[in-house]
Amino acid sequence: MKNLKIAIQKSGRLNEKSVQLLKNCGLDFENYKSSLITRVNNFNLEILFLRDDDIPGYVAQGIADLGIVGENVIDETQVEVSYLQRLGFGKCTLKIAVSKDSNIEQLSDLNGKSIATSYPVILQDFLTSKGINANIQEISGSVEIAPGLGLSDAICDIVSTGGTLKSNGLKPFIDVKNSEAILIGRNGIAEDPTLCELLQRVQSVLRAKETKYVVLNVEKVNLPQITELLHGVKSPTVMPLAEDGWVAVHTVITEDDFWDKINKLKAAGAQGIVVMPIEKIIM
Ligand SMILES: Nc1ncnc2c1ncn2[C@@H]1O[C@H](COP(=O)(O)OP(=O)(O)OP(=O)(O)O)[C@@H](O)[C@H]1O
Ligand SMILES: O=P(O)(O)OC[C@H]1O[C@H](OP(=O)(O)OP(=O)(O)O)[C@H](O)[C@@H]1O
Ligand SMILES: [Mg+2]
Repeated sequence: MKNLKIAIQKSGRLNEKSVQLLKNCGLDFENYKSSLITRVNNFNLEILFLRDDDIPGYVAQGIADLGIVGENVIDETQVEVSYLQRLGFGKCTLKIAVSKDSNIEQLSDLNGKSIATSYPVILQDFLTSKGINANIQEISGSVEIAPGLGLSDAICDIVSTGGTLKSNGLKPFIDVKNSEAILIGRNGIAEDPTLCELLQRVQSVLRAKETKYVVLNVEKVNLPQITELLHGVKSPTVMPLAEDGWVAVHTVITEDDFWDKINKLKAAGAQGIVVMPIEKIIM
């Protein structure tokens, strides 16, 4: 069978998590050192290590079958690719930001102003949709420096913690687009059996990340309340403890209602609660 090719970022914000995701899927390969292409030893897959900006284009042209890249880069490149799976990492927001003492206070104040960005396509779409006529200054990086140097009145760049904005005397003004890493595929890849196998592995890893394995002890008399609280789960496993009248309950809960559930379980008499990470969940 022919190997599929997946393009991931060579180095940068998405590299480590992309590599980790593929490794968690049970794939055995060497991370990027100097060779820009590597074979996975135990799966029909080759990994290409690329600049992230080039990944959507490689996939759209079918040179790579798959890619892992930020949604912001996909939108900016404006090529046709299929979204196969949102990956939950590389989360950030493309924002317009202004100097902390700027008098730009509402969207219409951007009319006639200049905005520095590495995302001219996304920014122009946004401004057009809001009926704003601003002058876009395209620069390739260190965008946050522009207003301080007098190059622009505002910037549009990626924000995560907001630390870079703050240390450059800027404040967020408006959100343009949320983004996260996405597994993308070329046209016609969706039915490929190797992709289906890989996607199943990826989804089992993502599902497991969202959930915790919980074991707790409870007196048998309190068991109905505990199982009621765990109603989202198909059927918790209940096992007798050596001590008479006590049982251990094993179950899986999502990260989202983790703390909420834990406190209610404690209030219902649960003791010795142990919470463990899960590696994979196969449905
Ligand atoms: N501060 C951040 N927090 C979270 N995700 C981010 C952050 N900055 C960028 N990202 C996401 O990670 C992607 C890669 O960011 P990075 O800064 O490594 O890009 P780059 O410098 O263009 O890399 P390359 O050398 O591959 O072109 C971005 O396109 C975005 O989706
Ligand atoms: O809100 P924060 O958490 O401070 O993150 C935002 C910064 O992160 C990204 O740059 P990065 O550090 O990846 O460097 P780069 O400009 O070389 O891509 C982005 O371009 C911002 O500058
Ligand atoms: Mg890049």
